[in-house]
Amino acid sequence: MIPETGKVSVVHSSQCRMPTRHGCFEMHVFTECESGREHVALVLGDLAAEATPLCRVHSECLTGEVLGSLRCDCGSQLDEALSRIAAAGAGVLVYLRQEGRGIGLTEKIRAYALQDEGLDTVEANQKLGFEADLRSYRPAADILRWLGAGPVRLMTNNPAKLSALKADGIAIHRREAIIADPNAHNQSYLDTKRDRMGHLFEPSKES
Ligand SMILES: Nc1nc2c(ncn2[C@@H]2O[C@H](COP(=O)(O)OP(=O)(O)OP(=O)(O)O)[C@@H](O)[C@H]2O)c(=O)[nH]1
Ligand SMILES: [Zn+2]
Repeated sequence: MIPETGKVSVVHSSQCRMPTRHGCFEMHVFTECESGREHVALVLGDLAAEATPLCRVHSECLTGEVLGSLRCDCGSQLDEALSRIAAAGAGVLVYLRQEGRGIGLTEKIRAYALQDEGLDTVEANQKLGFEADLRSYRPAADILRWLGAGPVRLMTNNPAKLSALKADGIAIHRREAIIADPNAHNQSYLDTKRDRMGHLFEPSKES
Protein backbone atom coordinates (compact mmCIF):
# COMPACT_ATOMS: atom_id res chain seq x y z
CA MET A 1 0.00 0.00 0.00
CA ILE A 2 1.35 3.44 -0.93
CA PRO A 3 1.26 5.86 2.05
CA GLU A 4 -0.69 9.08 1.65
CA THR A 5 2.40 11.25 1.91
CA GLY A 6 2.66 12.64 -1.57
CA LYS A 7 4.57 11.63 -4.65
CA VAL A 8 6.92 8.75 -5.23
CA SER A 9 10.34 9.85 -3.94
CA VAL A 10 12.56 8.17 -6.57
CA VAL A 11 12.67 7.58 -10.30
CA HIS A 12 14.22 4.53 -11.92
CA SER A 13 17.28 5.73 -13.86
CA SER A 14 19.13 2.72 -15.25
CA GLN A 15 19.82 -0.98 -14.87
CA CYS A 16 22.28 -3.67 -15.94
CA ARG A 17 23.44 -7.20 -15.17
CA MET A 18 25.95 -7.11 -12.32
CA PRO A 19 28.12 -10.19 -11.75
CA THR A 20 29.62 -10.15 -8.24
CA ARG A 21 31.56 -12.61 -6.13
CA HIS A 22 28.21 -13.44 -4.52
CA GLY A 23 26.47 -14.20 -7.81
CA CYS A 24 24.95 -12.41 -10.77
CA PHE A 25 22.51 -9.68 -9.71
CA GLU A 26 20.42 -7.18 -11.66
CA MET A 27 21.55 -3.70 -10.61
CA HIS A 28 19.06 -0.83 -10.66
CA VAL A 29 19.84 2.83 -10.04
CA PHE A 30 17.12 5.11 -8.67
CA THR A 31 17.49 8.89 -8.41
CA GLU A 32 15.90 10.57 -5.42
CA CYS A 33 13.74 13.41 -6.73
CA GLU A 34 14.42 15.87 -3.93
CA SER A 35 18.15 15.42 -3.35
CA GLY A 36 19.42 13.88 -6.60
CA ARG A 37 21.04 11.10 -4.54
CA GLU A 38 21.52 7.91 -6.55
CA HIS A 39 20.36 4.84 -4.63
CA VAL A 40 20.91 1.25 -5.73
CA ALA A 41 18.98 -2.00 -5.69
CA LEU A 42 20.73 -5.32 -6.32
CA VAL A 43 18.16 -7.96 -7.19
CA LEU A 44 18.74 -11.69 -7.38
CA GLY A 45 16.12 -13.92 -9.00
CA ASP A 46 12.49 -13.08 -9.69
CA LEU A 47 11.27 -11.02 -6.74
CA ALA A 48 7.65 -11.07 -7.82
CA ALA A 49 7.74 -14.88 -7.77
CA GLU A 50 9.03 -14.98 -4.17
CA ALA A 51 6.32 -15.05 -1.48
CA THR A 52 8.59 -13.49 1.17
CA PRO A 53 11.89 -12.40 -0.41
CA LEU A 54 14.97 -11.81 1.71
CA CYS A 55 15.69 -8.09 1.88
CA ARG A 56 18.44 -5.85 3.24
CA VAL A 57 18.07 -2.07 3.36
CA HIS A 58 21.65 -0.89 3.85
CA SER A 59 22.99 2.62 4.47
CA GLU A 60 26.18 3.80 2.78
CA CYS A 61 29.37 3.67 4.85
CA LEU A 62 32.42 4.49 2.75
CA THR A 63 34.84 3.87 5.59
CA GLY A 64 33.47 0.47 6.56
CA GLU A 65 32.63 -0.86 3.10
CA VAL A 66 35.38 0.53 0.86
CA LEU A 67 38.26 1.22 3.21
CA GLY A 68 37.81 -1.76 5.53
CA SER A 69 37.41 0.39 8.65
CA LEU A 70 36.98 -1.63 11.83
CA ARG A 71 35.16 1.20 13.64
CA CYS A 72 31.77 -0.19 12.61
CA ASP A 73 30.09 -3.36 11.33
CA CYS A 74 28.83 -2.05 7.95
CA GLY A 75 31.32 -3.86 5.69
CA SER A 76 30.69 -7.26 7.21
CA GLN A 77 26.91 -6.71 7.32
CA LEU A 78 26.91 -5.84 3.61
CA ASP A 79 28.89 -8.95 2.80
CA GLU A 80 26.71 -11.12 5.02
CA ALA A 81 23.49 -9.75 3.48
CA LEU A 82 24.64 -10.46 -0.09
CA SER A 83 25.86 -13.89 0.85
CA ARG A 84 22.54 -14.75 2.54
CA ILE A 85 20.58 -13.53 -0.52
CA ALA A 86 22.86 -15.64 -2.73
CA ALA A 87 22.33 -18.70 -0.53
CA ALA A 88 18.56 -18.17 -0.69
CA GLY A 89 18.77 -17.94 -4.49
CA ALA A 90 16.68 -14.74 -4.54
CA GLY A 91 16.29 -11.45 -2.74
CA VAL A 92 17.09 -7.77 -2.83
CA LEU A 93 19.62 -5.40 -1.33
CA VAL A 94 18.63 -1.73 -1.33
CA TYR A 95 21.71 0.45 -0.87
CA LEU A 96 20.82 3.94 0.32
CA ARG A 97 23.29 6.78 -0.17
CA GLN A 98 22.79 8.24 3.27
CA GLU A 99 26.35 8.21 4.58
CA GLY A 100 26.82 8.70 8.31
CA ARG A 101 23.17 8.02 9.17
CA GLY A 102 22.31 10.96 6.92
CA ILE A 103 24.88 13.57 8.07
CA GLY A 104 27.34 12.94 5.22
CA LEU A 105 30.99 11.92 5.16
CA THR A 106 32.54 15.19 6.38
CA GLU A 107 30.34 15.31 9.47
CA LYS A 108 30.72 11.58 10.14
CA ILE A 109 34.49 11.97 10.20
CA ARG A 110 34.07 14.95 12.55
CA ALA A 111 31.91 12.69 14.72
CA TYR A 112 34.65 10.03 14.68
CA ALA A 113 37.17 12.64 15.84
CA LEU A 114 34.87 13.51 18.74
CA GLN A 115 34.51 9.80 19.53
CA ASP A 116 38.30 9.63 19.74
CA GLU A 117 37.99 12.22 22.52
CA GLY A 118 35.57 9.96 24.44
CA LEU A 119 32.07 10.77 23.16
CA ASP A 120 29.81 7.94 21.98
CA THR A 121 28.19 7.95 18.52
CA VAL A 122 24.98 9.58 19.74
CA GLU A 123 26.76 12.27 21.81
CA ALA A 124 29.11 13.06 18.91
CA ASN A 125 26.17 13.63 16.54
CA GLN A 126 24.47 15.84 19.11
CA LYS A 127 27.62 17.89 19.73
CA LEU A 128 27.71 18.59 15.98
CA GLY A 129 24.10 19.79 16.13
CA PHE A 130 22.41 16.73 14.63
CA GLU A 131 19.85 14.24 15.84
CA ALA A 132 21.26 10.76 16.48
CA ASP A 133 19.83 9.49 13.17
CA LEU A 134 18.66 11.64 10.22
CA ARG A 135 17.79 8.84 7.82
CA SER A 136 14.58 8.45 5.85
CA TYR A 137 13.58 5.05 4.51
CA ARG A 138 10.96 6.42 2.14
CA PRO A 139 13.25 5.96 -0.91
CA ALA A 140 13.80 2.32 0.08
CA ALA A 141 10.05 1.79 0.41
CA ASP A 142 9.42 3.33 -3.02
CA ILE A 143 12.21 1.21 -4.54
CA LEU A 144 10.78 -2.00 -3.04
CA ARG A 145 7.34 -1.07 -4.38
CA TRP A 146 8.80 -0.35 -7.85
CA LEU A 147 10.45 -3.79 -7.80
CA GLY A 148 7.17 -5.46 -6.81
CA ALA A 149 8.67 -7.08 -3.71
CA GLY A 150 6.01 -8.80 -1.59
CA PRO A 151 6.12 -9.02 2.22
CA VAL A 152 9.84 -9.12 2.91
CA ARG A 153 12.07 -10.90 5.37
CA LEU A 154 14.07 -7.88 6.50
CA MET A 155 17.65 -8.36 7.68
CA THR A 156 18.24 -5.73 10.36
CA ASN A 157 18.86 -5.24 14.07
CA ASN A 158 17.43 -1.71 14.00
CA PRO A 159 13.82 -1.42 15.26
CA ALA A 160 13.56 2.17 13.95
CA LYS A 161 14.30 0.95 10.42
CA LEU A 162 11.65 -1.75 10.79
CA SER A 163 8.96 0.65 11.94
CA ALA A 164 9.88 3.36 9.41
CA LEU A 165 9.55 0.90 6.51
CA LYS A 166 6.24 -0.33 7.89
CA ALA A 167 5.01 3.26 8.20
CA ASP A 168 6.05 3.80 4.58
CA GLY A 169 3.79 0.94 3.54
CA ILE A 170 6.20 -2.01 3.30
CA ALA A 171 4.86 -5.31 4.61
CA ILE A 172 7.45 -7.08 6.76
CA HIS A 173 6.94 -10.83 6.96
CA ARG A 174 9.58 -11.05 9.69
CA ARG A 175 12.82 -9.52 10.90
CA GLU A 176 16.04 -11.49 10.68
CA ALA A 177 19.04 -10.40 12.75
CA ILE A 178 22.30 -9.61 10.95
CA ILE A 179 25.12 -9.83 13.44
CA ALA A 180 28.73 -9.02 12.67
CA ASP A 181 31.66 -10.12 14.79
CA PRO A 182 32.72 -7.49 17.32
CA ASN A 183 36.35 -6.35 17.42
CA ALA A 184 38.45 -4.14 19.69
CA HIS A 185 37.57 -1.05 17.61
CA ASN A 186 33.81 -1.44 17.19
CA GLN A 187 32.74 -2.88 20.55
CA SER A 188 31.73 0.48 22.05
CA TYR A 189 29.95 1.46 18.80
CA LEU A 190 27.96 -1.78 18.98
CA ASP A 191 27.29 -1.23 22.71
CA THR A 192 25.92 2.26 21.96
CA LYS A 193 23.66 0.89 19.23
CA ARG A 194 22.26 -1.64 21.70
CA ASP A 195 22.05 0.60 24.78
CA ARG A 196 21.12 4.01 23.30
CA MET A 197 19.51 3.20 19.93
CA GLY A 198 17.63 0.04 20.90
CA HIS A 199 19.29 -2.26 18.34
CA LEU A 200 18.45 -5.93 18.81
CA PHE A 201 21.52 -8.13 18.78
CA GLU A 202 20.04 -11.47 19.77
CA PRO A 203 20.12 -13.93 16.87
CA SER A 204 16.45 -14.93 17.24
CA LYS A 205 13.90 -14.23 14.51
CA GLU A 206 10.67 -12.38 15.14
CA SER A 207 7.77 -10.71 13.35
N1 LIG B 1 26.81 9.76 12.34
C1 LIG B 1 27.43 8.59 12.43
N2 LIG B 1 27.15 7.65 11.51
C2 LIG B 1 27.76 6.46 11.62
C3 LIG B 1 28.69 6.19 12.63
N3 LIG B 1 29.14 4.93 12.46
C4 LIG B 1 28.49 4.44 11.37
N4 LIG B 1 27.67 5.37 10.86
C5 LIG B 1 26.74 5.26 9.73
O1 LIG B 1 25.69 4.45 10.15
C6 LIG B 1 25.05 3.89 9.03
C7 LIG B 1 24.78 2.42 9.34
O2 LIG B 1 23.86 2.41 10.37
P1 LIG B 1 23.95 1.51 11.64
O3 LIG B 1 23.37 2.29 12.77
O4 LIG B 1 25.35 0.95 11.80
O5 LIG B 1 23.06 0.28 11.32
P2 LIG B 1 21.58 0.27 10.77
O6 LIG B 1 21.64 0.22 9.28
O7 LIG B 1 20.79 1.38 11.37
O8 LIG B 1 21.02 -1.06 11.39
P3 LIG B 1 21.17 -2.53 10.85
O9 LIG B 1 20.11 -2.72 9.83
O10 LIG B 1 20.94 -3.40 12.03
O11 LIG B 1 22.56 -2.66 10.28
C8 LIG B 1 25.97 4.13 7.85
O12 LIG B 1 25.41 5.20 7.07
C9 LIG B 1 27.26 4.58 8.50
O13 LIG B 1 28.00 5.48 7.70
C10 LIG B 1 28.97 7.20 13.59
O14 LIG B 1 29.74 7.02 14.51
N5 LIG B 1 28.32 8.38 13.44
ZN1 LIG C 1 30.02 1.80 8.98
